Amino acid sequence: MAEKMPAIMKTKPAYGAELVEVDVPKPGPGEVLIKVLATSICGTDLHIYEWNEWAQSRIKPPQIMGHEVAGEVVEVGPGVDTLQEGDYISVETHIVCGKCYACKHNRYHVCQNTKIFGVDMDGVFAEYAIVPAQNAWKNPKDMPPEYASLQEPLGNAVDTVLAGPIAGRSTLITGAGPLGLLGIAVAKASGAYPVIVSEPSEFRRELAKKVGADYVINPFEEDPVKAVMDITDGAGVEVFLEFSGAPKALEQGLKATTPGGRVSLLGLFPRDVTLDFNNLMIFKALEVHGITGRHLWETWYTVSSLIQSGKLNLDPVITHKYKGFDKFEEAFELMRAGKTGKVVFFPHKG
Ligand SMILES: NC(=O)c1ccc[n+]([C@@H]2O[C@H](COP(=O)([O-])OP(=O)(O)OC[C@H]3O[C@@H](n4cnc5c(N)ncnc54)[C@H](O)[C@@H]3O)[C@@H](O)[C@H]2O)c1
Ligand SMILES: C[C@@H](O)[C@H](N)C(=O)O
Ligand SMILES: [Zn+2]
Ligand SMILES: [Zn+2]
Repeated sequence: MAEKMPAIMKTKPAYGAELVEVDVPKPGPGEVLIKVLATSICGTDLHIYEWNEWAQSRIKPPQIMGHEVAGEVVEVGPGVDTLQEGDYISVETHIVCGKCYACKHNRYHVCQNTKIFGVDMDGVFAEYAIVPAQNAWKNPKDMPPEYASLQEPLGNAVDTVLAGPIAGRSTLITGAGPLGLLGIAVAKASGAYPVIVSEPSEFRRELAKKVGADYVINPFEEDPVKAVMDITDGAGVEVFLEFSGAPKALEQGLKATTPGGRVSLLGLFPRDVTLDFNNLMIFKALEVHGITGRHLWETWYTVSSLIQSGKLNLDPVITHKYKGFDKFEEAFELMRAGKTGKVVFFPHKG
């Protein structure tokens, strides 16, 4: 194995990142070293790249970026008895304490002491990466690495879509960014009908159709509430899934939801949101879910099984594949411009 490797590193507290050569790390106690087979860009990586306010408060350069991954264990650190060389793994990014009130109630997804892999420590945009063994998820050998790498964000989408009944239910999805596109794939695989998607970007509306959306709406050109009412014979949708983080989309989605319907909110809003709670939620008796991270480890079982079922239409979601990291700046800029679905790197060029 090589002693040096390329890695995309946040080297400075400023916009961008650099492709640098660093030592291949050694796994410490409780850790394994993986050969990274595939790694995908998350919106969080983009925030770190852009160096937004959140990144400035959380990230401590220099640090290797990236957290969505599929890799092969090539070295096992002291004390690890759950993994061995040759295991094919992905990584749950939330490193939970196991000791707080939430963890003691098996609500690991809301652990109050969560550290995030690739955010609070070095990540996986490199040829090799250190992974805490307690956060490894073993993949079946025949799962393509680009699908295996998507399991972590797919977990967000699965928890959003499957927070309540979905089969045969009319569904509105607001936002067809990478997460919303994964949400469409999960909703269609789970039997939702019709799946109506509201998304201003024409490129992403086209992707939404390819993934399986039954109707797409441009909310900047037509009123999504009226469009939903027309499609549902005036009833409104049974299920509203918010994937955009746009306050307007939240309000429109709540208006378009049928009384007694279900709402799952994944998108993060840039500021406080003002809403007519009485008329949009309380008098409509909506069932509202906030969604964060993934349930450990139930969601991983669901995600893995959905992929293995062959029913998840993931190929149209993966719009860009790169061998090596040489063109990483192009990849980040395309994603910033909203001209991608998921972007996947295959670090080893051979
Ligand atoms: N809760 C969690 O654990 C969690 C985890 C991951 C991501 N997120 C959040 O989920 C959201 C989606 O992530 P992403 O990576 O796909 O983000 P993204 O920014 O790439 O996608 C958002 C999409 O919403 C669209 N949009 C903007 N205004 C809209 C409107 N008025 N109506 C409908 N669509 C609109 C945008 O064009 C874009 O395509 C983000 O807010 C992200 O922060 C939350
Ligand atoms: C780490 C973050 O980007 C991730 N998608 C989560 O589930 O929290
Ligand atoms: Zn992420
Ligand atoms: Zn905890």
